[in-house]
Amino acid sequence: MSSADDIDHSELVATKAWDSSLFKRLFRYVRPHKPLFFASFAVLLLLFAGELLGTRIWRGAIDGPIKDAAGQADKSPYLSELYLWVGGYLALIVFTTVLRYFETATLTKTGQAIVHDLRSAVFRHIQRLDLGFFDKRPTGSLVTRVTTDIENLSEMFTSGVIVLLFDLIKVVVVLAILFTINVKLALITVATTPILIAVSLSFRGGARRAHREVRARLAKLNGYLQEVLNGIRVVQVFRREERVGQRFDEALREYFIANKKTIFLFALFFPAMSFAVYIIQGAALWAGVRAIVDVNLTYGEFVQFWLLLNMLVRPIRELGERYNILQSAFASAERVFQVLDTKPEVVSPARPRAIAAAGTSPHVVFEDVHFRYVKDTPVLKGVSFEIPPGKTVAVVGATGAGKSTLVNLLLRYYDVSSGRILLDGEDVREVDLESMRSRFGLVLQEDFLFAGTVRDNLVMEREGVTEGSLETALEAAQALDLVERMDGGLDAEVAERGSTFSTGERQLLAMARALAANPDLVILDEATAAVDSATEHKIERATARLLAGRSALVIAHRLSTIRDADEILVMARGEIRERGTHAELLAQDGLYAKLHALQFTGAA
Ligand SMILES: Nc1ncnc2c1ncn2[C@@H]1O[C@H](COP(=O)(O)OP(=O)(O)OP(=O)(O)O)[C@@H](O)[C@H]1O
Repeated sequence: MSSADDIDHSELVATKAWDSSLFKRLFRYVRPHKPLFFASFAVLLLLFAGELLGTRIWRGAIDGPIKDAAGQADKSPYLSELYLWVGGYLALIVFTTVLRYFETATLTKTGQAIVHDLRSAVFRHIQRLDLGFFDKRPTGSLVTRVTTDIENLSEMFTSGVIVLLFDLIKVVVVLAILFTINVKLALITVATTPILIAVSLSFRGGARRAHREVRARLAKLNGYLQEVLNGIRVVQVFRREERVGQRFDEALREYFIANKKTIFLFALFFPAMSFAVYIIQGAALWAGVRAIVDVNLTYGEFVQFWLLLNMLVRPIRELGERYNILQSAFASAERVFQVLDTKPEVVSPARPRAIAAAGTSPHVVFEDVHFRYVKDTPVLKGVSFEIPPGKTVAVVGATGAGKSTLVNLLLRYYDVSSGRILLDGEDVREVDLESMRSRFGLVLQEDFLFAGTVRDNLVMEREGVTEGSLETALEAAQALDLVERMDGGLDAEVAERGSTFSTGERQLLAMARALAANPDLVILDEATAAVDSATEHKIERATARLLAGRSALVIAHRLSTIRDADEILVMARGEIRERGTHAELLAQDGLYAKLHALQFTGAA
């Protein structure tokens, strides 16, 4: 987020006015809620019928009594007729008021039910996408897709499609009735409505552009906010608050300016709209009064005409707005489907090859592995090594050498660009992803703890993790006293991202989490953070228990782990430069000896 104009242009998807393939696809989400969808339609239909009936009652209530009273000395017959009309009108009002409740309730419910399904589908899909996808997408933009974009779609179903369709029906029916009342009056009215249609539709284009810009600026604002909140420690320690605040203000200002454009448009639009409506009403008044004087129209007919006219004007007035809702919903639908259409590249094969059942330490082989995250930037350049069953291979090397990448590939977060990784002789791309990963125990430097209880974080809903295995794991990971010290023990609440634990504690808990499922292969990225010597000893003992008898790939930073490893790989710039045991490598007096001297002589 640096320059003022670096908005994500994938946010600015332009769409057609009406995209039937998109609509068909959206309609698939309506299908399970069809009864609700049609109920909304039925309610709207009833309301419309009620409104029409209302105008007819007004006409009858005026013309009937006037006719009855004409030339009569006794006024009582016209009075009783008036009571009848007004009574009927009151009943109608009660009926439509109740319907109005159902109108909002069913329409909103329909929209929300559809949105619920769609949101759940999108979230499930995003979770299954591979890391390559997330590398390319800012989290903020994904959050916007799951929240705002899908909310827009809900509006499409509630105030968009159903209402628009209904408005069309309304216009046709009302126009037809207007012609039955008085053709001349109806013709004059119809002649003046194009002004209103023109104003309504001209607003459409400007509003759409302004609206799209508001959304893009909002996505940028969200992205920046998310980034800052995630990196709040860095912000604070580097005293970046002022600068970050300024950048946020900049993004906020852009958002404000974009919003101002829409405000300006609306400010202009509404008076223009009223002007067009007054013209129509004025024309109707002029022609109507003349028709009454010419005895071509009764007072009651004129009032009914007037009421119907307002019923006609409303949908036309809202035409532009409805059109915009549809447009913005289509744009949102496109963005949402973009995500849904992204297929995960790292998937299980259709016919996975069988691997040994859980309970045996696997044999891992990296065979001339090449890898790049982005085109033309090789990160691994022909890496070959093996982890025999039950053995520990430690990887050391300068930062950026490609150590974590080895882990990413073994876990199949990404697939190799060329070469192979074999698990018990089978290419990892040929075996079932889930059953393979379920045999792995992973401990990361800054392992992720979710909000919830300590127990939830350790069990992670894995089958086979029992109270008993949890206790053993905690003990082996030297984390038992840590948990016992906590208020509530295993049921203590973990703050979001486990931010209340120290790095050492988090690593011990992560080890317990890995141990609890008794993994066959351990992948350990040792924490580099300096810890006090008591914790250091705990971590050493926990590491020893974690690795004992298991195949293991360790990105090693601790001398104890490195010394005990069966083989050490020294990596530099994506290649293995040296390999051997601790003693062998020291004797070589090469890169490892230098690294060792630099890192450990003081500590050893
Ligand atoms: N998701 C990614 N997209 C693009 N490049 C990446 C990605 N992850 C890592 N890299 C690049 O790949 C190279 C190797 O990174 P890797 O994380 O494997 O190094 P490392 O040896 O584990 O370093 P460290 O000890 O600092 O963790 C680095 O140059 C890094 O910039």
